[in-house]
Amino acid sequence: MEELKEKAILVSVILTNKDKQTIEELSELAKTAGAGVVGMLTQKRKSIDKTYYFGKGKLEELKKLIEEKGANLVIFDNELSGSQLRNIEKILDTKVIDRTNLILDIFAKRAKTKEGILQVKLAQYKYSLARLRGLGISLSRLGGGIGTRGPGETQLETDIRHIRRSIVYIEKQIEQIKKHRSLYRKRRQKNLVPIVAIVGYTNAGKSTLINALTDANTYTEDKLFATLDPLARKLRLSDNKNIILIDTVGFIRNLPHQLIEAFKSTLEEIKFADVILNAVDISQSNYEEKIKVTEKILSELDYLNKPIITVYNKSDLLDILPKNTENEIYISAKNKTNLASLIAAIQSMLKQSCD
Ligand SMILES: Nc1nc2c(ncn2[C@@H]2O[C@H](COP(=O)(O)OP(=O)(O)OP(=O)(O)O)[C@@H](O)[C@H]2O)c(=O)[nH]1
Repeated sequence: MEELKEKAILVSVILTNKDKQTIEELSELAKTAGAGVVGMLTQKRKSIDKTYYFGKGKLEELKKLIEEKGANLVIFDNELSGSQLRNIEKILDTKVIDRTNLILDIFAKRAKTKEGILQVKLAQYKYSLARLRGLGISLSRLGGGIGTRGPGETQLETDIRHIRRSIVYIEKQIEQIKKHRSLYRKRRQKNLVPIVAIVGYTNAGKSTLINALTDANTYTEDKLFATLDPLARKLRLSDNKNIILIDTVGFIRNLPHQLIEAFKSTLEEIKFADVILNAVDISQSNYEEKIKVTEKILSELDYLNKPIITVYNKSDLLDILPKNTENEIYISAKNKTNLASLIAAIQSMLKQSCD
């Protein structure tokens, strides 16, 4: 039976100079999470309202829209504090989440390896902790419960203590996994197999490309974040030499801060790459902006000094195919077009970096 979709209304409070395109991205994210978008509401404001995030009049308008559209979920593009969430929920009488919560949810669904799952759990706990702290001491004291709570401890304090303990436990597990991973990496380096990392904005087609090149069955889907962990695949080149292709998690602008650590850790593998392929969905009008987001993240991680080939993917959707250059290749991963040119470019880059 098909899962019943949640009907979502998206809300974006546009502060001065804020990028207007983010509500479209939020809409993509909501669909990725499995929600149906039934309405959108935006408001321009100079500042954030501490209690309700935006104006109370606008909240009433939102309440009407919810009734009109039969919505049962409201997603805010902006990050809300614990008390703002609670105040808004009270007025709307509908589930309210923010962009961070939405992204965490998508990551939770998509995590595949043990480390990925743990990293997302950790980020979720940190998010909940910040939200609970934000609620402050306003919740009623529940008294001492046997075995679970200390005398006079509030439910809130119990929850916070439980979350803190879980965070420490998960961090220890992640540390163990990292040790294992560095052992694997050392073994790979010993074999001197060149590493090619595929990076790029989410949905650019990285998994499809790695499949097309290696015929591996990496999970692909027309939703954001199909890849949450680096996945390594071997590719034999025409000169019988092997390379290792590494798929990485899709980049996104304004990643919630709770996820930055998780994200960076899954990108650690790029540090050991000999060549980086920056996959770009050329069919999107804002592809140049997405290249900038990718480059910004690579530069923050100090990886921009590595040889990079920009791989313009989905060129089957273009009317005219532009000419390749040494470090710009136009392909269609889906139709397996121009893959030979891409492999030749990788070989030539590897040769240059060895010379
Ligand atoms: N038209 C067209 N669609 C493509 C091409 N390559 C990939 N796609 C589609 O784009 C969507 C995203 O592809 P993925 O390979 O999952 O993208 P990704 O970059 O790995 O995504 P994340 O894991 O979210 O970062 C899928 O629906 C693919 O079928 C292509 O060359 N042409």
